[in-house]
Amino acid sequence: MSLSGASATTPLTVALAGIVATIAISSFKRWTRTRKPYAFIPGPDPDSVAGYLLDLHNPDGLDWHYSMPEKYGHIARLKGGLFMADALYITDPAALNSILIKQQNWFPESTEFAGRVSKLTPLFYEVTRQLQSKLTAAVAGKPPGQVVEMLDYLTRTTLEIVGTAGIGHTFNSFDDKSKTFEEFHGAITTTIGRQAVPISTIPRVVEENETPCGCGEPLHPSLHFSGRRWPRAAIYVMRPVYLMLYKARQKVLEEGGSAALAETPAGGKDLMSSMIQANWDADEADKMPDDVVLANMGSIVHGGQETTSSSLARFLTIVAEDSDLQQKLRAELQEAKAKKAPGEDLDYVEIERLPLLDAVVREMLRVYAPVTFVWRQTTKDVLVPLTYPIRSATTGEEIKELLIEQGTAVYLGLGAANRSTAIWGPDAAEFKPERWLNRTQLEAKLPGAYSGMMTFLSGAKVCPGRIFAILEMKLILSVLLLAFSFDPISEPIDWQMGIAIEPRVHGREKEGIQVPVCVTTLSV
Ligand code: HEM
Repeated sequence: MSLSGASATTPLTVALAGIVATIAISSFKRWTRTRKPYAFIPGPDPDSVAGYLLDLHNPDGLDWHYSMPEKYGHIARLKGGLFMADALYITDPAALNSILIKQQNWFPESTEFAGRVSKLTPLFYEVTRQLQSKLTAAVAGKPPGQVVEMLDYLTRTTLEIVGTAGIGHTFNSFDDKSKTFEEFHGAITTTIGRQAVPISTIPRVVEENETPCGCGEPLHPSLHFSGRRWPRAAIYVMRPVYLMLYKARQKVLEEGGSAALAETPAGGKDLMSSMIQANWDADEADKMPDDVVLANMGSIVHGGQETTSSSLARFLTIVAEDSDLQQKLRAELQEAKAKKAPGEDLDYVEIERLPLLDAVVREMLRVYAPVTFVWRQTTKDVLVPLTYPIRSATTGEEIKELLIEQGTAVYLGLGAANRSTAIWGPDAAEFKPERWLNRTQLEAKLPGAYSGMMTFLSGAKVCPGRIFAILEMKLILSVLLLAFSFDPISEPIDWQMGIAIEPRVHGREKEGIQVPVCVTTLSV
């Protein structure tokens, strides 16, 4: 029955199937056209059907990022795979300027704080002296060139600095048994370590979820962000600390007014106390809501810790490899110190004005930007101009303006833009501090807030901690270079992409992130 029925309806079935197929093909074509609006833009073929995401976040993918402008131009199409829309990878100066500055309202993100960085110099020194004595003790009585895992020391230093000078809180980071350091650092790294989440989204997640500290509703049982489950420990550990600090500052202000902040840890000079004080003094209409202040605390700690320790570790490997550069930097510092009274530290302006140290830090931040890329999503169709026109892969036409459609994910390649040969010249990927010593030759093409590089971004979302970070790094490096000399270990260090780029010893990757360096104390 079914066989004869089937055979009787065959022509009809075939006709119907033909109609359905035609409709399906034409809808599929329309769907692909609308879903793939950037098909004319050259870009890499993804390694998997999942599309570009695995390549974009691949820890071993630094070269994938850095080679993007050279291989595909300054706007590249990122193919979305089976179920995902295409995205764009952008390193074009005019497009970056448009996205980050001119039309930033349509590429949202935000939270901000203002710093009074020069006043923080004594706090930076206080913490850095602790680092110096710990390191001195670690190599004391041992032969010169003692191998020391420096990343751990630098991590402790940067967390302690961002704690004291950023939010007025000590993690007792130099105490090897400090539970608060272990817990908090663990929480930071589990939150951002491998999860490739934009830095500034974390505090919002922290903020949106209460903790069982007696100050709000219990933590949401299934905390998700971007399809990932957030480690609950991170939220449990961080949130109570921020809330406790905030409430303590408010209590001080309520009981003793602004002047009483001087009695709080860090003498009330930390960025957060300044912000809470400014908020306290502001007219009611201008006050920041509590949750914004709290979110800013999270941003400061997250934004300021791994980025800075990763950069400092990079610096040490550079000077360890290049003894000539190391000696020149030391000589510059010794000359500046010789002008000071014995035991007196270089101040903010003096540290800022050391030309070679400045050039090395700038070049390091350009070539080895700790944040490889940031992510944005358009909230409406936006037309962006291009410095380097795209040659359409389909028509060969030259495209000088690109329509980025609403909802498109755009990835701004900070590290790649910093190494584009079109922008920086044929030696763009080389570490050459001298390019900053003769600054008149450098014409800023990128809209980056710091020396025309994208390392700290620009526009409303520029890193508010950049001056803090640069002073912090220069100060730590100046103290270290005057007290110790550094030599490389025999194995090379490999760098992989995390939220900040992460070092591992070649062949010893299983030991985890580390930067062992041979350290010798210098006789003063
Ligand atoms: C070498 C060191 C640093 C680098 C390369 C760096 C880079 C960046 C970048 C690229 C962003 C933008 C992220 C995005 O929009 O998704 C950012 C945001 C931020 N950074 Fe930094 N940063 C550094 C150090 C610091 C320090 C020391 C602090 C604090 C004292 C800090 C505080 C922040 C904050 C609060 C944000 C979030 C701003 C917002 O959400 O609007 N950063 N940083």
